[in-house]
Amino acid sequence: MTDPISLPQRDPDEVPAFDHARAEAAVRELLLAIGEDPGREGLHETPARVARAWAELTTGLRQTPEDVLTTTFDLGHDEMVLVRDIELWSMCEHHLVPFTGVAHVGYIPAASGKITGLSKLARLVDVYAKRPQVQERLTTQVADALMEILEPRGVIVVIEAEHLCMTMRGVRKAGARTITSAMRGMMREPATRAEALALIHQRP
Ligand SMILES: Nc1nc2c(ncn2[C@@H]2O[C@H](COP(=O)(O)OP(=O)(O)OP(=O)(O)O)[C@@H](O)[C@H]2O)c(=O)[nH]1
Ligand SMILES: [Zn+2]
Repeated sequence: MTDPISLPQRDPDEVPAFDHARAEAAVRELLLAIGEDPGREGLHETPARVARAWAELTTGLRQTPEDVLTTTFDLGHDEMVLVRDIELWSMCEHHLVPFTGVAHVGYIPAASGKITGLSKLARLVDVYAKRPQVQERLTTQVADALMEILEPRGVIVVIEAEHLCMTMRGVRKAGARTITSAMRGMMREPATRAEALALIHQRP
């Protein structure tokens, strides 16, 4: 069985276009399954609305990291760059309900100083968040994409999130936060890792 964490990224060219008609039919079926009447006022437009919402929530399936890490500059800055508290909304692939929190993404540019726009780090998080996910894979994929495309000397990705499948159902433990991290290259060295973690946890 393929390890679900290191699932290879699906080539977006092989992901079929979002099928609105199919999604609408599925939502209609779900409404019937729960004993609702999809024809009643109030639910009449719901299958179409839900299909549109799912199209938006899964845009990442049809994107590659290269689509967003387009802008790179050579600023000659070769020290740590870290964007913390990037808002995150993803969807747990086990229950198809959201998990939400923040991502902290940092890297140490290559000696050449190849860096990317700050917003691109947040866009990269969304490429992997806007699809059915598990938090561990999301964390790993963001780190590996940065390493591959920017070829930096190190990368750190820390994600802190609350899973609604643990809050609104099941074990019902509101407030429990899951923290995952991925360090690559120089970020695995104790001093560099400690500096990055201090920056992530530093609060005014
Ligand atoms: N490791 C990991 N587990 C997750 C993530 N999102 C949800 N899960 C877990 O996936 C597991 C699925 O367990 P199952 O026993 O198959 O499903 P379930 O009966 O609905 O489990 P409960 O949530 O415990 O009621 C649960 O323990 C979830 O908490 C994630 O991002 N990472
Ligand atoms: Zn879940």
